[in-house]
Amino acid sequence: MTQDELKQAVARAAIDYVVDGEIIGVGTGSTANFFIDELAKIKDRIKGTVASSEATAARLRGHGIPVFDLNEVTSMAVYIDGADEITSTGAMIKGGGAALTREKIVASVAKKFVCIADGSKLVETLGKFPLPVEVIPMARASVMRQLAALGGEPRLRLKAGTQDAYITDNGGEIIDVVGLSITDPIGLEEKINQIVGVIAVGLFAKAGANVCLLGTPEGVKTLTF
Ligand SMILES: O=C(CO)[C@H](O)[C@H](O)COP(=O)(O)O
Repeated sequence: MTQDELKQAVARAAIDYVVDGEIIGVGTGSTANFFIDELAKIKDRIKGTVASSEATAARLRGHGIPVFDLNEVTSMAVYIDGADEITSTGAMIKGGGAALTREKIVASVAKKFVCIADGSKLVETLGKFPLPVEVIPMARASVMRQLAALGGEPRLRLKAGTQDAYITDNGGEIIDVVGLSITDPIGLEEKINQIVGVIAVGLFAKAGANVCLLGTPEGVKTLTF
């Protein structure tokens, strides 16, 4: 099976976690896109969605699925999203698609986080995938120095094919920290959150996934945390 077929399989399996008549939080990325396409088939069963990025909102609207502003929503049954890495305890690195801040915000409102990922994303220790940190642009250099002091090699994410900084939906910039071996994900998440100028870190450890649907050649495995 290809990686895309594994992503498609978990996206399909995630439909079982959609709660009828409720608002569903929707993540960002290629796996989330497969989920959106599946959600479109049952869109009449849900009240609507909250999107974790402008790209996701556009895809949802393209399918005729209602998208609510998070400020209009008081309860969300579930948040469904991919991950760049996930451990056997449900801690994740997210933000490869630069949507980490809104993903964290939307996930924080949902009752349950369902992670959908192909099997390559399951790791013993987080950190092989560069850890994304969203920052206020004027704090970039100062935050980079403090991230370097934590042991990684911070690199400013650039807009593809340019020397310009990548700018997020929030007007922030992304620093990718390479070369970390994250043995204490909750501790590192807390430390990075305390750096002035950081908007959010793509470590989802203190509040990780509740369920992971993992795509493997033997079928979709369900991990619960
Ligand atoms: O965190 C994310 C976007 O900010 C994505 O969930 C993560 O990058 C995984 O992406 P994909 O499903 O394309 O492998």
